[in-house]
Amino acid sequence: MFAKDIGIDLGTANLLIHVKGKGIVLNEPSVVAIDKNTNRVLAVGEEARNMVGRTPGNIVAIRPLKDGVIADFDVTEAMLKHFINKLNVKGFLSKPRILICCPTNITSVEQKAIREAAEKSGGKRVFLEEEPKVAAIGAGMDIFQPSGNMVVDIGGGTTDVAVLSMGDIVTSSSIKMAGDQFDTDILNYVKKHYKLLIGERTAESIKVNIATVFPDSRHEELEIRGRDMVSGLPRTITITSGEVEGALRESISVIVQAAKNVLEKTPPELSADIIDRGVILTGGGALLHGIDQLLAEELKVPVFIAENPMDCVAIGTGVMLENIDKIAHRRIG
Ligand SMILES: Nc1ncnc2c1ncn2[C@@H]1O[C@H](COP(=O)(O)OP(=O)(O)OP(=O)(O)O)[C@@H](O)[C@H]1O
Repeated sequence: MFAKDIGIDLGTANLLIHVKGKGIVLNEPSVVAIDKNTNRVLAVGEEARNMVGRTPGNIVAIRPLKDGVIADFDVTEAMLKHFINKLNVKGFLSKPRILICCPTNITSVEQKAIREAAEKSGGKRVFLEEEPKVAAIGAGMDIFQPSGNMVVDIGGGTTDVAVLSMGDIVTSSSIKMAGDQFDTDILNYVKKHYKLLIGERTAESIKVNIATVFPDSRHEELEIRGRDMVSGLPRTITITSGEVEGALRESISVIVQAAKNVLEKTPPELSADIIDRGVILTGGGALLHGIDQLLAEELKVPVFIAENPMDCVAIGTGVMLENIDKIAHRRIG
């Protein structure tokens, strides 16, 4: 019986589901809204994200995977079940195999619990895989050849840097420095320089719309609203790309340094391959204006942004599921 295998990118910021033969069928923020009094889940995904920072006291909008680890396991489990149930896996002709890509640093207890949640939701067999590897595959790299491929995956909670060869990670580094921290940097900058309090979503929209990390490469401005820290009243200010570049500089240098450290640990033959093939950027952070230019200048190798960088992990799960027998021995748990 034909099984529709399922790939899941269980990301800090977004959860994507890929179904064999159909492509990406679900792409929603990893957010859950909960009534604190009753512990009842009120909304999941986009609907819950719209509540962030706008809920009354008894309702909290939680990002259960904040910081690249599972901060709240029960909520993560509820979210995973909600999305798998939405696919109506139990209505599939035969039980699917599910490949889940989760944060790199989760514990074996958490891995086991994630597998159980997927099994309870109708998965026949559940596989877990490492994020940078799947991202590289989803970006179109042929990591199974004996040659070096380097990927930098900048997500919401973590940045994963990895050099891969013959289907495995040779050298890598995972740091808790990614999109969420950039938002916090912008928020803190506005607070310090304008005495204005803004929300996470406003900070994110500044990042997406006018930020750059390569000096003097973008000259835009944006009007933003927030609460004046002195008067307590709403106020509007205008912020420029140059200011945001300064606000992000320190965090970005941590990512550049992590990439340098990985290159320094990479065997010379593989380094030579990376000079030829370049580094591929994946994850939402790859869309940060100027990040490719900055990394190319600092690492002295060509840098390319993957096509649809935010979809790479989900697409990669699809490719891996096609070759599931080869990876079956890697089953965790
Ligand atoms: N155009 C853009 N410019 C800059 N950042 C962006 C852009 N679009 C999305 N992002 C950021 O990308 C991040 C989300 O990326 P992604 O969906 O790859 O993360 P994730 O896979 O959920 O996280 P992780 O890999 O840490 O688990 C968010 O911080 C978001 O603000």
